[in-house]
Amino acid sequence: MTAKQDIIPDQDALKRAGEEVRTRLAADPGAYKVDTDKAEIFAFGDFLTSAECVRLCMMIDATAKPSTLHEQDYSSGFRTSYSGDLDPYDPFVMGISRRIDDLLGLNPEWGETIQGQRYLPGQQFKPHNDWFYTTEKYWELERKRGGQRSWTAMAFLNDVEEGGETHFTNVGIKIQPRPGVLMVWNNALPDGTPNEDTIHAGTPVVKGIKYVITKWYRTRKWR
Ligand SMILES: O=C(O)CCC(=O)C(=O)O
Ligand SMILES: [Fe+2]
Repeated sequence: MTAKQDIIPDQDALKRAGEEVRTRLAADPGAYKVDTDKAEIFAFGDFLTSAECVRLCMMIDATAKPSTLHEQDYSSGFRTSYSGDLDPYDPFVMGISRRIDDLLGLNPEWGETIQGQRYLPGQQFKPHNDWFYTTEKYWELERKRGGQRSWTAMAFLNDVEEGGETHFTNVGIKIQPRPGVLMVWNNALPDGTPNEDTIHAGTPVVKGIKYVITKWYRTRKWR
């Protein structure tokens, strides 16, 4: 061996999760694949009914607090939305969560608690990757509670009058919020290394309010 091989934490598990979901979605006629070679991004129309969307928005209103991040706090302006975990023992939330597990075919134990998020005009989530930087201090904790993130599932719950798109800045696509649409993407490349091109933002809401739910999957049992 000429060069020292870097160890990529959870690489094998990321590779396997990529393969499993890729195969499953290829056989799903409801999966629309975004046309790019840079990342595996899929959309599903009408994943949630309008009644489910309304109910989830109400739950978010009841639980949302200023969002936190590992690296920056709310006051830094990086993630200015309000967010909060939905009650994982609520039967309605459990049903939605299980549907996302089934759609992807991932082990339910790897899924984090669904998080709800609300953006008012001017609020945003600046460009970021959902996968963890394993050289950062927070990795010590994340490594022990499930490891690296594999897939992200995010559903839009309402129409936004202006702004609030999900912008994959390297891929060069902006997805406009539409109620009930579920977006799904692989945070890793097929070889199991984190994909830099999954960098994305929630662009500032200009007019209206934006509500989303997000579920992130780890490579091992979460918590
Ligand atoms: O709100 C969005 O469009 C993006 C949200 C997001 O990136 C996240 O929750 O990780
Ligand atoms: Fe994200």
